[in-house]
Amino acid sequence: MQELADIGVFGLAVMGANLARNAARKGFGVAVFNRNGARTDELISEHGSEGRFTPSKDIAAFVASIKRPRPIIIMVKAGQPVDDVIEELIPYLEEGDIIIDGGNSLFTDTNRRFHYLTGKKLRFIGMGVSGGEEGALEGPSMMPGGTLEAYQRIEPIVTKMAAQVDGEPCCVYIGTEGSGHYVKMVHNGIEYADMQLIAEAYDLFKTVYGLSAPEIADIFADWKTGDLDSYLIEITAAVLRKTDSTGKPLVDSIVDEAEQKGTGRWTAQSALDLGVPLTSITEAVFARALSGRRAHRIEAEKLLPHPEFPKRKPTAADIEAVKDALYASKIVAYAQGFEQMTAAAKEFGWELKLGEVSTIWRGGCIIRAAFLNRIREAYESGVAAPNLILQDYFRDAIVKAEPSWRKVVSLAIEAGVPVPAFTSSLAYYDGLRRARGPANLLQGLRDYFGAHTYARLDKPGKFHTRWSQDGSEVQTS
Ligand SMILES: NC(=O)C1=CN([C@@H]2O[C@H](COP(=O)(O)OP(=O)(O)OC[C@H]3O[C@@H](n4cnc5c(N)ncnc54)[C@H](OP(=O)(O)O)[C@@H]3O)[C@@H](O)[C@H]2O)C=CC1
Ligand SMILES: O=C(CO)[C@H](O)[C@H](O)COP(=O)(O)O
Repeated sequence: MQELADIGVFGLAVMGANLARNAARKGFGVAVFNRNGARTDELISEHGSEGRFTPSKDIAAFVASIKRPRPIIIMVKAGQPVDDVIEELIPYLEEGDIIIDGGNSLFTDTNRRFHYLTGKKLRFIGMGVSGGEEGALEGPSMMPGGTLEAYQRIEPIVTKMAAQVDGEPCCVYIGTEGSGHYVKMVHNGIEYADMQLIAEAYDLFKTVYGLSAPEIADIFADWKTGDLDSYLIEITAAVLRKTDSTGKPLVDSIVDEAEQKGTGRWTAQSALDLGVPLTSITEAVFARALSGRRAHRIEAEKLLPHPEFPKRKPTAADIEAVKDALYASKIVAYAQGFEQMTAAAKEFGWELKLGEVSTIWRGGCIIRAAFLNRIREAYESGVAAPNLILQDYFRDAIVKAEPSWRKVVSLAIEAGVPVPAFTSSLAYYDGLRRARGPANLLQGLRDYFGAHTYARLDKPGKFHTRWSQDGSEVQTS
Protein backbone atom coordinates (compact mmCIF):
# COMPACT_ATOMS: atom_id res chain seq x y z
CA MET A 1 0.00 0.00 0.00
CA GLN A 2 1.29 3.47 -0.94
CA GLU A 3 2.39 5.73 1.91
CA LEU A 4 -0.15 8.47 2.69
CA ALA A 5 0.60 11.89 1.18
CA ASP A 6 1.70 14.83 3.36
CA ILE A 7 -0.50 17.30 1.50
CA GLY A 8 -3.19 17.39 -1.18
CA VAL A 9 -3.53 19.81 -4.11
CA PHE A 10 -6.98 20.22 -5.68
CA GLY A 11 -6.83 22.10 -9.01
CA LEU A 12 -3.96 21.45 -11.37
CA ALA A 13 -3.93 24.39 -13.78
CA VAL A 14 -0.63 26.34 -13.96
CA MET A 15 -0.52 27.37 -10.29
CA GLY A 16 -1.79 24.15 -8.70
CA ALA A 17 0.34 21.85 -10.86
CA ASN A 18 3.47 23.85 -10.11
CA LEU A 19 2.75 24.07 -6.38
CA ALA A 20 2.26 20.29 -6.35
CA ARG A 21 5.57 19.80 -8.19
CA ASN A 22 7.27 22.25 -5.80
CA ALA A 23 6.08 20.27 -2.75
CA ALA A 24 7.06 16.95 -4.37
CA ARG A 25 10.52 18.24 -5.26
CA LYS A 26 11.00 19.27 -1.62
CA GLY A 27 10.40 15.66 -0.58
CA PHE A 28 6.73 15.80 0.45
CA GLY A 29 4.21 13.20 -0.67
CA VAL A 30 1.56 15.04 -2.71
CA ALA A 31 -1.96 13.83 -3.47
CA VAL A 32 -3.29 15.49 -6.64
CA PHE A 33 -6.76 15.94 -8.08
CA ASN A 34 -8.34 18.02 -10.83
CA ARG A 35 -11.98 18.17 -11.93
CA ASN A 36 -10.93 17.40 -15.47
CA GLY A 37 -8.79 14.29 -15.04
CA ALA A 38 -6.78 15.02 -18.18
CA ARG A 39 -4.79 17.66 -16.23
CA THR A 40 -3.97 15.06 -13.56
CA ASP A 41 -2.77 12.61 -16.23
CA GLU A 42 -0.67 15.33 -17.86
CA LEU A 43 1.00 16.27 -14.57
CA ILE A 44 1.87 12.67 -13.78
CA SER A 45 3.03 11.76 -17.29
CA GLU A 46 5.22 14.85 -17.63
CA HIS A 47 6.48 15.32 -14.07
CA GLY A 48 5.56 12.20 -12.13
CA SER A 49 9.23 11.31 -11.71
CA GLU A 50 9.98 14.52 -9.81
CA GLY A 51 8.67 13.16 -6.51
CA ARG A 52 6.06 11.14 -4.68
CA PHE A 53 2.68 11.95 -6.26
CA THR A 54 -0.60 10.15 -5.55
CA PRO A 55 -3.02 10.95 -8.38
CA SER A 56 -6.74 10.33 -7.93
CA LYS A 57 -9.70 10.56 -10.25
CA ASP A 58 -12.35 10.77 -7.54
CA ILE A 59 -12.56 13.02 -4.51
CA ALA A 60 -13.10 10.23 -1.96
CA ALA A 61 -9.88 8.49 -3.02
CA PHE A 62 -8.03 11.83 -3.16
CA VAL A 63 -8.99 12.72 0.44
CA ALA A 64 -8.32 9.20 1.69
CA SER A 65 -4.79 9.31 0.27
CA ILE A 66 -3.72 12.18 2.59
CA LYS A 67 -2.28 11.88 6.15
CA ARG A 68 -4.61 13.16 8.91
CA PRO A 69 -5.24 15.90 9.87
CA ARG A 70 -5.33 16.48 6.12
CA PRO A 71 -3.97 19.71 4.64
CA ILE A 72 -5.55 20.30 1.21
CA ILE A 73 -4.58 23.24 -0.96
CA ILE A 74 -7.37 24.35 -3.29
CA MET A 75 -5.93 26.09 -6.36
CA VAL A 76 -8.95 26.76 -8.55
CA LYS A 77 -10.52 29.79 -10.19
CA ALA A 78 -11.48 32.36 -7.54
CA GLY A 79 -15.15 32.91 -6.70
CA GLN A 80 -17.94 30.32 -6.85
CA PRO A 81 -15.57 27.45 -7.85
CA VAL A 82 -13.90 27.71 -4.40
CA ASP A 83 -17.29 27.31 -2.67
CA ASP A 84 -18.17 24.43 -5.01
CA VAL A 85 -14.93 22.62 -4.23
CA ILE A 86 -15.34 23.18 -0.47
CA GLU A 87 -18.82 21.60 -0.63
CA GLU A 88 -17.46 18.68 -2.66
CA LEU A 89 -14.70 18.06 -0.11
CA ILE A 90 -16.74 18.41 3.11
CA PRO A 91 -18.46 14.97 3.01
CA TYR A 92 -15.06 13.26 2.99
CA LEU A 93 -13.26 15.41 5.57
CA GLU A 94 -12.90 14.74 9.29
CA GLU A 95 -12.62 17.03 12.30
CA GLY A 96 -9.42 19.08 12.24
CA ASP A 97 -8.69 18.64 8.52
CA ILE A 98 -7.42 21.84 6.92
CA ILE A 99 -8.61 23.39 3.68
CA ILE A 100 -6.14 25.96 2.33
CA ASP A 101 -7.44 28.26 -0.39
CA GLY A 102 -4.32 29.34 -2.30
CA GLY A 103 -6.16 31.31 -5.01
CA ASN A 104 -6.79 35.03 -5.30
CA SER A 105 -10.00 35.01 -3.30
CA LEU A 106 -11.75 38.15 -2.09
CA PHE A 107 -10.97 38.53 1.63
CA THR A 108 -14.64 38.88 2.59
CA ASP A 109 -15.31 35.49 0.94
CA THR A 110 -12.42 34.09 2.98
CA ASN A 111 -13.87 35.57 6.19
CA ARG A 112 -17.19 33.87 5.38
CA ARG A 113 -15.59 30.50 4.52
CA PHE A 114 -13.39 30.65 7.62
CA HIS A 115 -16.40 30.99 9.94
CA TYR A 116 -18.51 28.50 7.97
CA LEU A 117 -15.85 25.79 8.14
CA THR A 118 -14.96 26.54 11.77
CA GLY A 119 -18.64 25.87 12.52
CA LYS A 120 -18.20 22.45 10.91
CA LYS A 121 -15.10 21.73 13.05
CA LEU A 122 -12.90 21.99 10.00
CA ARG A 123 -10.01 24.42 9.71
CA PHE A 124 -9.58 26.93 6.93
CA ILE A 125 -6.62 28.94 5.77
CA GLY A 126 -6.87 31.66 3.12
CA MET A 127 -3.37 31.78 1.72
CA GLY A 128 -2.28 34.40 -0.80
CA VAL A 129 0.31 32.94 -3.16
CA SER A 130 2.36 35.16 -5.42
CA GLY A 131 5.03 34.46 -7.98
CA GLY A 132 3.05 33.32 -10.99
CA GLU A 133 3.79 30.07 -12.77
CA GLU A 134 7.54 30.16 -12.14
CA GLY A 135 7.24 31.25 -8.50
CA ALA A 136 4.76 28.46 -7.73
CA LEU A 137 7.35 25.96 -8.94
CA GLU A 138 10.60 27.49 -7.72
CA GLY A 139 9.32 29.11 -4.52
CA PRO A 140 6.54 31.68 -4.18
CA SER A 141 5.80 34.24 -1.51
CA MET A 142 2.98 32.90 0.67
CA MET A 143 0.60 34.86 2.88
CA PRO A 144 -1.44 32.43 5.02
CA GLY A 145 -4.29 33.64 7.22
CA GLY A 146 -6.55 31.61 9.52
CA THR A 147 -6.12 30.14 12.98
CA LEU A 148 -2.52 30.01 14.20
CA GLU A 149 -2.69 26.35 15.21
CA ALA A 150 -3.93 25.38 11.73
CA TYR A 151 -1.01 27.30 10.25
CA GLN A 152 1.41 25.59 12.63
CA ARG A 153 0.30 22.22 11.21
CA ILE A 154 1.21 23.26 7.65
CA GLU A 155 4.18 25.49 8.52
CA PRO A 156 6.91 22.84 7.98
CA ILE A 157 5.54 22.21 4.46
CA VAL A 158 4.78 25.72 3.25
CA THR A 159 7.94 27.34 4.64
CA LYS A 160 9.95 24.76 2.69
CA MET A 161 7.96 25.39 -0.47
CA ALA A 162 8.33 29.18 -0.24
CA ALA A 163 11.12 31.30 -1.73
CA GLN A 164 14.04 31.83 0.66
CA VAL A 165 15.81 35.19 1.08
CA ASP A 166 18.90 35.43 3.33
CA GLY A 167 17.93 32.06 4.80
CA GLU A 168 14.41 33.21 5.70
CA PRO A 169 11.30 31.73 4.06
CA CYS A 170 8.99 34.14 2.23
CA CYS A 171 6.06 32.75 4.18
CA VAL A 172 4.80 33.88 7.54
CA TYR A 173 1.55 33.59 9.47
CA ILE A 174 -0.35 36.78 8.68
CA GLY A 175 -3.31 36.66 11.06
CA THR A 176 -6.83 35.37 11.47
CA GLU A 177 -9.81 35.16 9.07
CA GLY A 178 -9.20 36.62 5.59
CA SER A 179 -6.11 38.65 6.57
CA GLY A 180 -3.78 36.55 4.37
CA HIS A 181 -5.95 37.20 1.33
CA TYR A 182 -6.23 40.87 2.28
CA VAL A 183 -2.45 41.22 2.31
CA LYS A 184 -2.23 39.38 -1.03
CA MET A 185 -4.88 41.72 -2.44
CA VAL A 186 -2.83 44.77 -1.42
CA HIS A 187 0.27 43.07 -2.87
CA ASN A 188 -1.58 42.83 -6.17
CA GLY A 189 -2.75 46.44 -5.88
CA ILE A 190 0.86 47.52 -5.47
CA GLU A 191 1.71 45.27 -8.43
CA TYR A 192 -0.84 47.27 -10.49
CA ALA A 193 0.75 50.59 -9.42
CA ASP A 194 4.30 49.34 -10.04
CA MET A 195 3.36 48.17 -13.53
CA GLN A 196 1.46 51.37 -14.35
CA LEU A 197 4.47 53.49 -13.31
CA ILE A 198 6.72 51.37 -15.51
CA ALA A 199 4.26 51.74 -18.40
CA GLU A 200 4.22 55.53 -17.94
CA ALA A 201 8.05 55.70 -17.99
CA TYR A 202 7.99 53.56 -21.16
CA ASP A 203 5.39 55.86 -22.74
CA LEU A 204 7.51 58.95 -22.01
CA PHE A 205 10.58 57.38 -23.58
CA LYS A 206 8.57 56.20 -26.57
CA THR A 207 6.26 59.14 -27.16
CA VAL A 208 8.20 62.16 -25.92
CA TYR A 209 11.74 61.02 -26.71
CA GLY A 210 11.00 58.74 -29.67
CA LEU A 211 13.03 55.80 -28.40
CA SER A 212 12.55 52.30 -29.81
CA ALA A 213 11.62 49.31 -27.68
CA PRO A 214 15.20 47.91 -27.61
CA GLU A 215 16.55 51.36 -26.67
CA ILE A 216 14.07 51.54 -23.78
CA ALA A 217 14.99 47.96 -22.82
CA ASP A 218 18.59 49.12 -22.36
CA ILE A 219 17.44 51.85 -19.96
CA PHE A 220 15.38 49.41 -17.87
CA ALA A 221 18.24 46.90 -17.86
CA ASP A 222 20.46 49.66 -16.48
CA TRP A 223 17.91 50.53 -13.78
CA LYS A 224 17.98 46.92 -12.60
CA THR A 225 21.24 47.63 -10.79
CA GLY A 226 20.12 50.65 -8.74
CA ASP A 227 17.42 51.67 -6.28
CA LEU A 228 14.75 50.37 -8.66
CA ASP A 229 16.20 46.83 -8.69
CA SER A 230 13.14 44.57 -8.90
CA TYR A 231 11.62 41.64 -10.73
CA LEU A 232 9.18 43.87 -12.64
CA ILE A 233 11.98 46.17 -13.88
CA GLU A 234 13.96 43.09 -14.93
CA ILE A 235 11.11 41.54 -16.90
CA THR A 236 10.24 44.92 -18.44
CA ALA A 237 13.67 44.88 -20.12
CA ALA A 238 13.03 41.29 -21.29
CA VAL A 239 9.55 42.08 -22.67
CA LEU A 240 10.83 45.20 -24.50
CA ARG A 241 13.76 43.29 -26.01
CA LYS A 242 11.69 40.39 -27.36
CA THR A 243 11.14 40.27 -31.12
CA ASP A 244 8.43 38.32 -32.90
CA SER A 245 8.68 36.15 -36.01
CA THR A 246 8.95 39.29 -38.19
CA GLY A 247 12.03 40.39 -36.27
CA LYS A 248 10.23 43.47 -34.93
CA PRO A 249 9.68 44.20 -31.22
CA LEU A 250 6.82 42.03 -30.00
CA VAL A 251 5.58 44.77 -27.65
CA ASP A 252 4.79 47.01 -30.65
CA SER A 253 2.27 44.42 -31.87
CA ILE A 254 0.53 43.73 -28.56
CA VAL A 255 -2.94 45.30 -28.27
CA ASP A 256 -2.88 48.18 -25.76
CA GLU A 257 -5.80 46.97 -23.64
CA ALA A 258 -4.92 45.80 -20.11
CA GLU A 259 -7.12 43.09 -18.68
CA GLN A 260 -7.74 42.58 -14.98
CA LYS A 261 -9.02 39.78 -12.81
CA GLY A 262 -10.16 41.91 -9.86
CA THR A 263 -7.54 42.14 -7.12
CA GLY A 264 -6.48 45.71 -8.01
CA ARG A 265 -10.09 46.84 -8.16
CA TRP A 266 -10.84 45.17 -4.80
CA THR A 267 -7.85 46.98 -3.25
CA ALA A 268 -9.20 50.32 -4.44
CA GLN A 269 -12.73 49.44 -3.31
CA SER A 270 -11.50 48.50 0.15
CA ALA A 271 -9.49 51.74 0.34
CA LEU A 272 -12.65 53.71 -0.41
CA ASP A 273 -14.49 51.81 2.33
CA LEU A 274 -11.69 52.47 4.81
CA GLY A 275 -11.23 56.10 3.74
CA VAL A 276 -7.58 55.55 2.81
CA PRO A 277 -6.22 57.89 0.08
CA LEU A 278 -4.94 55.07 -2.14
CA THR A 279 -4.48 57.26 -5.18
CA SER A 280 -1.64 55.51 -7.05
CA ILE A 281 -3.18 52.03 -7.07
CA THR A 282 -6.61 53.42 -7.86
CA GLU A 283 -5.23 55.44 -10.79
CA ALA A 284 -3.58 52.25 -12.04
CA VAL A 285 -6.97 50.49 -11.98
CA PHE A 286 -8.60 53.40 -13.83
CA ALA A 287 -5.76 53.45 -16.37
CA ARG A 288 -6.51 49.79 -17.16
CA ALA A 289 -10.21 50.67 -17.48
CA LEU A 290 -9.43 53.47 -19.95
CA SER A 291 -7.07 51.20 -21.86
CA GLY A 292 -10.00 48.81 -22.24
CA ARG A 293 -12.02 51.47 -24.08
CA ARG A 294 -9.92 51.05 -27.19
CA ALA A 295 -12.67 51.67 -29.71
CA HIS A 296 -13.54 54.96 -27.97
CA ARG A 297 -9.89 55.98 -27.89
CA ILE A 298 -9.44 55.28 -31.57
CA GLU A 299 -12.50 57.42 -32.35
CA ALA A 300 -11.46 60.17 -29.93
CA GLU A 301 -7.97 60.43 -31.41
CA LYS A 302 -9.60 61.32 -34.73
CA LEU A 303 -11.92 63.92 -33.20
CA LEU A 304 -9.83 65.58 -30.50
CA PRO A 305 -6.75 67.59 -31.37
CA HIS A 306 -3.62 66.55 -29.54
CA PRO A 307 -0.33 68.40 -29.31
CA GLU A 308 2.47 67.43 -31.65
CA PHE A 309 5.52 67.44 -29.44
CA PRO A 310 8.92 67.66 -31.15
CA LYS A 311 10.75 64.45 -30.33
CA ARG A 312 14.39 64.59 -29.27
CA LYS A 313 16.68 61.93 -27.89
CA PRO A 314 16.91 62.05 -24.11
CA THR A 315 20.08 63.18 -22.39
CA ALA A 316 21.49 61.17 -19.49
CA ALA A 317 19.90 63.77 -17.19
CA ASP A 318 16.48 63.29 -18.85
CA ILE A 319 16.70 59.53 -18.27
CA GLU A 320 17.77 60.06 -14.67
CA ALA A 321 14.81 62.40 -14.14
CA VAL A 322 12.32 59.75 -15.33
CA LYS A 323 14.01 57.27 -13.02
CA ASP A 324 13.64 59.68 -10.09
CA ALA A 325 9.98 60.26 -10.94
CA LEU A 326 9.39 56.51 -11.07
CA TYR A 327 11.18 55.93 -7.77
CA ALA A 328 9.39 58.73 -5.93
CA SER A 329 6.00 57.59 -7.27
CA LYS A 330 6.81 54.02 -6.25
CA ILE A 331 7.53 55.18 -2.69
CA VAL A 332 4.11 56.85 -2.64
CA ALA A 333 2.36 53.70 -3.94
CA TYR A 334 3.98 51.49 -1.30
CA ALA A 335 3.39 54.03 1.47
CA GLN A 336 -0.29 54.12 0.54
CA GLY A 337 -0.53 50.30 0.35
CA PHE A 338 1.06 49.93 3.78
CA GLU A 339 -1.21 52.64 5.19
CA GLN A 340 -4.17 50.70 3.84
CA MET A 341 -3.02 47.51 5.60
CA THR A 342 -2.64 49.49 8.85
CA ALA A 343 -6.20 50.80 8.47
CA ALA A 344 -7.56 47.33 7.62
CA ALA A 345 -5.86 45.79 10.66
CA LYS A 346 -7.54 48.38 12.86
CA GLU A 347 -10.93 48.03 11.20
CA PHE A 348 -11.03 44.22 11.17
CA GLY A 349 -9.17 43.57 14.45
CA TRP A 350 -6.21 41.83 12.82
CA GLU A 351 -2.68 42.04 14.17
CA LEU A 352 -0.82 42.58 10.93
CA LYS A 353 2.95 42.69 11.38
CA LEU A 354 3.92 44.89 8.46
CA GLY A 355 7.66 44.36 8.96
CA GLU A 356 7.04 40.65 8.40
CA VAL A 357 4.88 41.38 5.37
CA SER A 358 7.71 43.39 3.78
CA THR A 359 10.10 40.55 4.66
CA ILE A 360 8.08 37.90 2.82
CA TRP A 361 7.61 40.19 -0.20
CA ARG A 362 11.39 40.36 -0.71
CA GLY A 363 11.41 37.09 -2.66
CA GLY A 364 9.16 34.86 -4.72
CA CYS A 365 6.43 37.39 -5.44
CA ILE A 366 5.80 39.67 -8.40
CA ILE A 367 6.64 42.89 -6.54
CA ARG A 368 9.89 41.52 -5.10
CA ALA A 369 12.42 44.32 -4.99
CA ALA A 370 15.54 45.48 -3.20
CA PHE A 371 13.37 48.37 -2.04
CA LEU A 372 11.45 46.05 0.32
CA ASN A 373 14.58 45.71 2.46
CA ARG A 374 14.27 49.44 3.15
CA ILE A 375 10.62 49.03 4.17
CA ARG A 376 11.53 46.12 6.43
CA GLU A 377 14.27 48.23 8.05
CA ALA A 378 11.81 51.07 8.56
CA TYR A 379 9.41 48.78 10.44
CA GLU A 380 12.20 47.03 12.35
CA SER A 381 13.64 50.36 13.52
CA GLY A 382 10.60 50.59 15.78
CA VAL A 383 10.11 54.25 14.87
CA ALA A 384 6.43 54.14 14.11
CA ALA A 385 5.91 56.84 11.48
CA PRO A 386 2.25 57.02 10.43
CA ASN A 387 3.35 57.04 6.79
CA LEU A 388 6.41 55.40 5.21
CA ILE A 389 7.19 58.67 3.42
CA LEU A 390 8.01 60.15 6.84
CA GLN A 391 10.65 57.48 7.62
CA ASP A 392 14.17 58.89 7.21
CA TYR A 393 15.25 56.77 4.24
CA PHE A 394 12.11 57.37 2.16
CA ARG A 395 11.83 61.02 3.16
CA ASP A 396 15.42 61.67 1.99
CA ALA A 397 14.87 59.70 -1.24
CA ILE A 398 11.62 61.46 -2.14
CA VAL A 399 12.94 64.94 -1.28
CA LYS A 400 15.98 64.27 -3.48
CA ALA A 401 13.80 63.05 -6.37
CA GLU A 402 11.18 65.82 -6.07
CA PRO A 403 12.61 68.40 -8.53
CA SER A 404 12.99 65.79 -11.30
CA TRP A 405 9.60 64.28 -10.51
CA ARG A 406 7.95 67.68 -10.92
CA LYS A 407 9.89 68.32 -14.16
CA VAL A 408 8.88 64.98 -15.64
CA VAL A 409 5.20 65.44 -14.76
CA SER A 410 5.26 68.97 -16.25
CA LEU A 411 6.90 67.68 -19.43
CA ALA A 412 4.30 64.93 -19.78
CA ILE A 413 1.44 67.39 -19.26
CA GLU A 414 2.93 69.78 -21.80
CA ALA A 415 3.39 66.97 -24.31
CA GLY A 416 -0.12 65.59 -23.73
CA VAL A 417 1.17 62.21 -22.60
CA PRO A 418 -0.95 60.83 -19.75
CA VAL A 419 1.02 59.83 -16.68
CA PRO A 420 -1.84 59.40 -14.16
CA ALA A 421 0.13 57.41 -11.60
CA PHE A 422 3.14 59.79 -11.68
CA THR A 423 0.78 62.78 -11.46
CA SER A 424 -1.51 61.47 -8.74
CA SER A 425 1.46 60.32 -6.64
CA LEU A 426 2.93 63.82 -6.85
CA ALA A 427 -0.43 65.38 -6.01
CA TYR A 428 -0.72 63.08 -2.99
CA TYR A 429 2.78 64.07 -1.88
CA ASP A 430 1.95 67.75 -2.27
CA GLY A 431 -1.29 67.24 -0.34
CA LEU A 432 0.45 65.28 2.42
CA ARG A 433 3.09 67.92 3.09
CA ARG A 434 0.60 70.76 3.60
CA ALA A 435 -0.57 71.38 7.12
CA ARG A 436 -3.44 73.46 5.76
CA GLY A 437 -5.23 72.49 2.58
CA PRO A 438 -8.38 73.85 0.92
CA ALA A 439 -10.93 71.55 2.63
CA ASN A 440 -12.01 74.48 4.82
CA LEU A 441 -13.88 75.75 1.77
CA LEU A 442 -15.47 72.31 1.20
CA GLN A 443 -16.74 72.42 4.77
CA GLY A 444 -18.13 75.91 4.22
CA LEU A 445 -19.94 74.77 1.08
CA ARG A 446 -21.30 71.66 2.79
CA ASP A 447 -22.60 73.77 5.63
CA TYR A 448 -24.14 76.27 3.20
CA PHE A 449 -26.21 73.77 1.21
CA GLY A 450 -26.79 71.06 3.81
CA ALA A 451 -26.25 72.50 7.30
CA HIS A 452 -23.57 69.85 7.73
CA THR A 453 -21.63 71.99 10.28
CA TYR A 454 -17.90 72.71 10.51
CA ALA A 455 -15.19 72.91 13.13
CA ARG A 456 -13.23 76.12 13.75
CA LEU A 457 -9.49 76.56 14.25
CA ASP A 458 -9.97 79.05 17.06
CA LYS A 459 -12.50 77.30 19.32
CA PRO A 460 -13.72 73.75 20.05
CA GLY A 461 -17.11 72.37 19.02
CA LYS A 462 -19.20 72.24 15.84
CA PHE A 463 -20.79 75.26 14.20
CA HIS A 464 -23.40 76.17 11.60
CA THR A 465 -23.84 79.49 9.85
CA ARG A 466 -27.38 80.57 8.88
CA TRP A 467 -26.12 81.41 5.40
CA SER A 468 -29.39 82.32 3.75
CA GLN A 469 -31.02 83.76 6.84
CA ASP A 470 -29.38 86.34 9.08
CA GLY A 471 -25.80 85.06 8.48
CA SER A 472 -25.28 84.42 12.19
CA GLU A 473 -23.22 81.49 13.48
CA VAL A 474 -24.60 79.01 16.00
CA GLN A 475 -22.68 76.39 17.97
CA THR A 476 -24.28 72.95 17.46
CA SER A 477 -22.11 70.86 19.79
N1 LIG B 1 -1.93 32.46 -12.83
C1 LIG B 1 -1.23 33.20 -11.97
O1 LIG B 1 -0.18 33.77 -12.26
C2 LIG B 1 -1.70 33.30 -10.56
C3 LIG B 1 -2.94 32.83 -10.18
N2 LIG B 1 -3.34 32.92 -8.88
C4 LIG B 1 -4.65 32.41 -8.46
O2 LIG B 1 -4.55 31.00 -8.29
C5 LIG B 1 -5.79 30.37 -8.64
C6 LIG B 1 -5.53 29.34 -9.76
O3 LIG B 1 -4.99 30.04 -10.86
P1 LIG B 1 -4.58 29.31 -12.22
O4 LIG B 1 -3.70 28.16 -11.93
O5 LIG B 1 -4.11 30.39 -13.13
O6 LIG B 1 -5.93 28.66 -12.73
P2 LIG B 1 -7.33 29.30 -13.19
O7 LIG B 1 -7.65 30.47 -12.35
O8 LIG B 1 -7.31 29.45 -14.65
O9 LIG B 1 -8.35 28.11 -12.79
C7 LIG B 1 -8.32 26.88 -13.45
C8 LIG B 1 -8.50 25.76 -12.45
O10 LIG B 1 -9.73 25.90 -11.72
C9 LIG B 1 -10.47 24.68 -11.84
N3 LIG B 1 -11.89 24.94 -11.69
C10 LIG B 1 -12.60 25.97 -12.21
N4 LIG B 1 -13.89 25.87 -11.83
C11 LIG B 1 -14.00 24.75 -11.06
C12 LIG B 1 -15.06 24.13 -10.37
N5 LIG B 1 -16.29 24.66 -10.36
N6 LIG B 1 -14.81 22.99 -9.69
C13 LIG B 1 -13.58 22.47 -9.67
N7 LIG B 1 -12.51 23.01 -10.29
C14 LIG B 1 -12.72 24.16 -10.98
C15 LIG B 1 -10.09 24.18 -13.20
O11 LIG B 1 -10.44 22.82 -13.32
P3 LIG B 1 -10.65 22.18 -14.80
O12 LIG B 1 -9.29 21.88 -15.31
O13 LIG B 1 -11.45 20.97 -14.51
O14 LIG B 1 -11.38 23.21 -15.62
C16 LIG B 1 -8.58 24.41 -13.16
O15 LIG B 1 -7.92 23.45 -12.37
C17 LIG B 1 -6.72 31.52 -9.05
O16 LIG B 1 -7.44 31.93 -7.92
C18 LIG B 1 -5.78 32.62 -9.48
O17 LIG B 1 -6.33 33.91 -9.35
C19 LIG B 1 -2.52 33.40 -7.90
C20 LIG B 1 -1.28 33.85 -8.21
C21 LIG B 1 -0.78 33.87 -9.57
O1 LIG C 1 -1.84 37.24 -8.38
C1 LIG C 1 -1.14 37.37 -9.35
C2 LIG C 1 0.27 37.75 -9.21
O2 LIG C 1 0.58 38.15 -7.93
C3 LIG C 1 -1.74 37.15 -10.70
O3 LIG C 1 -0.81 37.12 -11.71
C4 LIG C 1 -2.89 38.05 -10.96
O4 LIG C 1 -3.86 37.33 -11.67
C5 LIG C 1 -2.58 39.28 -11.76
O5 LIG C 1 -3.69 40.13 -11.75
P1 LIG C 1 -4.41 40.69 -13.06
O6 LIG C 1 -4.74 39.48 -13.91
O7 LIG C 1 -5.61 41.40 -12.55
O8 LIG C 1 -3.40 41.59 -13.72
